[in-house]
Amino acid sequence: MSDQNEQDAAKNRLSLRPSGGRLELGGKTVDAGSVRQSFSHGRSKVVQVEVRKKRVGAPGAPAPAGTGSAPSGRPGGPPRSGGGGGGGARPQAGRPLTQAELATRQRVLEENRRMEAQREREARERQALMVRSAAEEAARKAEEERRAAEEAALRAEEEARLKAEEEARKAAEAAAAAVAAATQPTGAPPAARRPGPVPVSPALRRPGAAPAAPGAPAAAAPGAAARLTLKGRGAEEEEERRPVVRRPGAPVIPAKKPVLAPAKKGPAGGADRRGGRIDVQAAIEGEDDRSRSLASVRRARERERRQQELARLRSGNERVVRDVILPETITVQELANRMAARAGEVVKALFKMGVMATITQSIDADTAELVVQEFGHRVRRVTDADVEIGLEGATDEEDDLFARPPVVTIMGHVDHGKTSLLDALRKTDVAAHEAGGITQHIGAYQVVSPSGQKITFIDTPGHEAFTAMRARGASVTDIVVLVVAADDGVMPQTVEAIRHAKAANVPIIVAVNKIDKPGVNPNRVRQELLQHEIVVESLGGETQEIEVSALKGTNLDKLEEAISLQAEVLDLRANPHRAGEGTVIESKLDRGRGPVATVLVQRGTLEQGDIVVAGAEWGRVRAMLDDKGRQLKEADPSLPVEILGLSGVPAAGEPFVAVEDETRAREITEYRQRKLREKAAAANSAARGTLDQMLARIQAGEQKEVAVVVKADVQGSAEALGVTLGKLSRDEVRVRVLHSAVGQITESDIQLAKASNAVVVAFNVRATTQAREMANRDGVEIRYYSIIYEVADDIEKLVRGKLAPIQREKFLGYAQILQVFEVKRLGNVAGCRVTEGMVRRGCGVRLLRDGVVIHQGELSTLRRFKDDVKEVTNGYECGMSFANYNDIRVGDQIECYEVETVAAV
Ligand SMILES: Nc1nc2c(ncn2[C@@H]2O[C@H](COP(=O)(O)OP(=O)(O)OP(=O)(O)O)[C@@H](O)[C@H]2O)c(=O)[nH]1
Repeated sequence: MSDQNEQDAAKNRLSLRPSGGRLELGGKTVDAGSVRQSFSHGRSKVVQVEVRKKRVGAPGAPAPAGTGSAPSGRPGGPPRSGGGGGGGARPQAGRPLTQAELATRQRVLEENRRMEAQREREARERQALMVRSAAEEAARKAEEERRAAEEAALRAEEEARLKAEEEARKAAEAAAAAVAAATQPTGAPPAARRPGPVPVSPALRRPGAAPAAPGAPAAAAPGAAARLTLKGRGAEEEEERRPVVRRPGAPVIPAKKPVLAPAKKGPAGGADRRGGRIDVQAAIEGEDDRSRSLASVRRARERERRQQELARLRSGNERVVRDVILPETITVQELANRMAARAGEVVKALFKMGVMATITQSIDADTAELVVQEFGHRVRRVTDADVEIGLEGATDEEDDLFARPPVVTIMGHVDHGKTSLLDALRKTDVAAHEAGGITQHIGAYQVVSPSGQKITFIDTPGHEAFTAMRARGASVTDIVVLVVAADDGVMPQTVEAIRHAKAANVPIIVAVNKIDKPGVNPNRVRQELLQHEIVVESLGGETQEIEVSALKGTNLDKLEEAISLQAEVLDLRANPHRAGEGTVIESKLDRGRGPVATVLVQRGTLEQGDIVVAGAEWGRVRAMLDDKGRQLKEADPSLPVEILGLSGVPAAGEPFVAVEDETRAREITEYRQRKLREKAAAANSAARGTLDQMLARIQAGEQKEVAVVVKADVQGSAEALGVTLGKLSRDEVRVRVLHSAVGQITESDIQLAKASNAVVVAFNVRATTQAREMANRDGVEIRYYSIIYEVADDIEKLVRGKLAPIQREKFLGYAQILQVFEVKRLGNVAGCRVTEGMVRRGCGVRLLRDGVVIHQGELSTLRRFKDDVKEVTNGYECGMSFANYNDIRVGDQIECYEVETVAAV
């Protein structure tokens, strides 16, 4: 538009100048400028002001806008274009405007009017916008203030509620009492009238809480109270009202005669509100307030909770550093639990470390440790073995120790009279019932000597197969009675017994037995013992020796005296006032009674009902029996007892201990069983090696084995069989006991034997019907025994039968190389003469040069006159070539031999 004006002005100027040459504005105007006008409704405009010398514009005129004769537009019109540059040309006075000029002028004026109108409209809109935004800003501020107030109030309320909960409960009780008293016509309860903030009783806040008496304003109509907002109340008052509001469902009790009066500000306001003083307007407004505050309260609560959570998480000080116990393996879920973290976070952490693991997957302790450190916790590594920590109990104080009977083990060579001696000592006869006439398992008994001295005897069998058990017997015993038959003297097992006793640092008492036999010489025994560093008292040594006769019962009292004396010297003491513990002497699976273990209490007192852990088994002691079959309620130190109630058959020699509860017992036995399984698996895999290795060994005939599954009546026998069979192993053939256990032969035993091509050794046990049928079907051999050396003999035969045959070399003859021919197809061929014996095709050959073997191999061809022959005898000539060997020379000698296999003896 301004361009248009300028153009018009320029046109005028150009049109005027040629006509008159008079510059009207340029000549008359002495001053010019612009003035901004402001109007009351916010509109403003800028006008051009021209001051002329000769004509003075009417005072107050908006602006001189031209001459009276010339239509210069309405006052206050837009400045002319180019006015700042010395004014524009005006049409000459007196000359009527042309039609074109008029039209232009009209158009310009129209334009100006339109623009003016638009500017005015814009200004109005701007003004309105400003007004509106100011209002909005004010509203927003108000809202923020309100929210801040609400939050502050909420916080205050929460704190107050937590702190005053106890107090409030008491106050509620008091209020209830007061309300009960205030149900008179006057009605207003003291609690409602009491000035100052009254803690809101939880009973009143809690939905469904028992309402106070009708008319009690404190409890009066929470719903109604919610709707009746006191006008002009502050944030605090509103807060007090809010808890009531947000607990819908509380019993609504209409207030009696609510007083419609404006509420007072101040602390009493809350009390007044509860008192039921409300006004109608507030009640009406309260509708909106209630619904709004419900939502806002919730929002505020949520916001606050989030902020607190964020603050807790962000602040390093409040971070909880935990001690995370890490076992050898742990599942991801369990690890997360121990760190109180989300399992997903743990999975994520593992993922970052390059470990893909699901929640249920187990990770090793090293990986888990990295995760724990990542989460900023402390690691405490534990091993499975830690479950046994503290099992052994505290060391006894000197004052707690009391004298205990000695535990004696009778040792000696086979048939020197151990059992007979024990029998004589305890006036019983076990030997008669023993299969094969030897003791098959350890028994333990306690006898009371004529002098009243208690002595516990452990009967260790004499056969060498029981060496292992004897060694164990020595470790639990205090004194060893070494039985040496006067007629037989010191025998190998006597020497072995001495070694075991010495190794266990247990004193020996020598019982020279069978002195009743005619012509025996006990002194010979004494002399023989000297060779084994046993110097008896009669020869000036320290070892007591008693000449006894188990058969006749001679000097048994002296033997007991000697034992008592030795016990005194040893000063044997134990603390009976603690949980019982000791060692399993023997165990078996009894058909009627289940697992039965003979245990020797070594410390403390074992009581019936105790929960015991024995080796890898545990159980509650259901019953306790002594060696005479009598039921006992408790067993003191050094007393051997049979215990019933174990979950399984513990291994002989395992320690047992009474523990505090089942959980502990389970924990320990689970760990021990796991260890046993691992050990067995390791032993198996070690024995097997890799499949390739095993195959290679078998193919090379390096190793063969006799696999055996042992089932025995008692643990001791099973163990003894293991030892016996182990000794039968030879370099080339090994005896491998795949499984050794107590009890009947079951199908699983047969399966095991079948899988390993093993033989089942049944010692005093029988197979179940199913197992027997299965064995017949699958061709598994079950061998039944009741005497241990029969087992040994049989297995030894089996071992011999499987021994690799011996390769024996048989000399055939010698041949002398007379000539060497080079044959294309065969390589070098030796023309020889047989000088000794014979040469046979396919036999083994050795090439001897100057009496030294330079090659050993096989003969590939044997010919006579181009014909292949089977053999060539002494004196004849023949052609011979070696397999894969060509370095033969004239003068070399060929030794021929054959390898024959003979059965091992
Ligand atoms: N004359 C005589 N014979 C005895 C005496 N003591 C044992 N015997 C006999 O010796 C044999 C072996 O006695 P056992 O008590 O079975 O010997 P053991 O040492 O227990 O034998 P194992 O259990 O096989 O180790 C039996 O025939 C007894 O009768 C004794 O004092 N005098």
